[in-house]
Amino acid sequence: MPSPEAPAPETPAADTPAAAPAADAPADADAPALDVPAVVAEVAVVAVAAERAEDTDARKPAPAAKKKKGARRPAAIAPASDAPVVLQISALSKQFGEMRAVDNIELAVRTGSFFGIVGPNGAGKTTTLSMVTGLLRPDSGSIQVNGIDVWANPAAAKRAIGVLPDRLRLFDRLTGAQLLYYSGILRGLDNASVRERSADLAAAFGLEDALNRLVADYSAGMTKKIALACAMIHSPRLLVLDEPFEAVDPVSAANLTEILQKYVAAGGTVVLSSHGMDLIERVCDSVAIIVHGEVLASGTLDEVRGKATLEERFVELAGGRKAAEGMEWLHSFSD
Ligand SMILES: Nc1ncnc2c1ncn2[C@@H]1O[C@H](COP(=O)(O)OP(=O)(O)OP(=O)(O)O)[C@@H](O)[C@H]1O
Repeated sequence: MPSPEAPAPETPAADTPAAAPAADAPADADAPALDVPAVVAEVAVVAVAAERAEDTDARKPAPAAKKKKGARRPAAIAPASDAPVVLQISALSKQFGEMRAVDNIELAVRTGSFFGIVGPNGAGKTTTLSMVTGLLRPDSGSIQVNGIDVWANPAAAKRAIGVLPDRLRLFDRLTGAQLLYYSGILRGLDNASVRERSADLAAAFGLEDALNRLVADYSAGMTKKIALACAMIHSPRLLVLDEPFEAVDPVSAANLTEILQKYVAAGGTVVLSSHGMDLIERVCDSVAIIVHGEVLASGTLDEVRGKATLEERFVELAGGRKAAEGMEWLHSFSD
């Protein structure tokens, strides 16, 4: 297997996500290219500086930012209602045997949105996101990314998407550096860009010291971070992240959140699924609640949660909590 030292294969520039728009690019392809590396580099500098700062108080949240118990977080501002739709899901369904995992889902996500998808275990979130990213074929319905039909024109659509799938299947016999290298090269980046972006991403995610180790030897959180770095290396217009914060430590999660917020501020769009209601309320401007494969609520965070918290609204739509009755046997210990 060639090492990252190997020269990059020549790739037609017009076929690269970082180069000129493809002939079938959507109407807004003239928009300035997303400068994800700049965003990541900036966060990397901030992260390193913060780590070196002697005054650790500087990293504590300002008192004003503290959330009072029971108080609702103000919602992030959602894109304007006339902002272009970057992800359109129409009448999407998927059945496994008798089980309808995704049932006629409709969703529209606008450019510049930080969009959260929440739902109980088995609600259909991963199934939906897998269909959106071209990993699982829908039974019916359609998905458009940046105006391109994902299942009619998968190669073009995938150039616009960065994916962090739920069950990570990485080439884990590669080192982190090799994995980043091949992710970039396979997305059509040139050698120099891959190296520069890899260094920026490694610094931003705190993976510099791990780059020469096999990914198979990474912890769960490190694996998540290298997978996310691979998803971002080609500056996609849309990042689809299934449980990105699972197994990630709080400091790394804060770094990651900052990277994603800056990516969104620069015109990117993030769709993520999470069970962390607090995190969704903190970072997302819009949200959808999926239960039993159906979207029961969607819109801006304030539209969905109303006067309640997102967690209260979620519990209400998911059918309420089950009282912890029975299981007395659990209190009669085995010894
Ligand atoms: N390949 C498959 N074959 C059969 N059933 C499947 C398959 N993939 C998913 N399912 C079923 O589809 C339903 C939705 O699963 P999915 O993984 O999309 O849920 P989820 O909302 O992502 O759950 P979680 O929060 O637990 O990750 C579940 O009942 C699951 O068992």
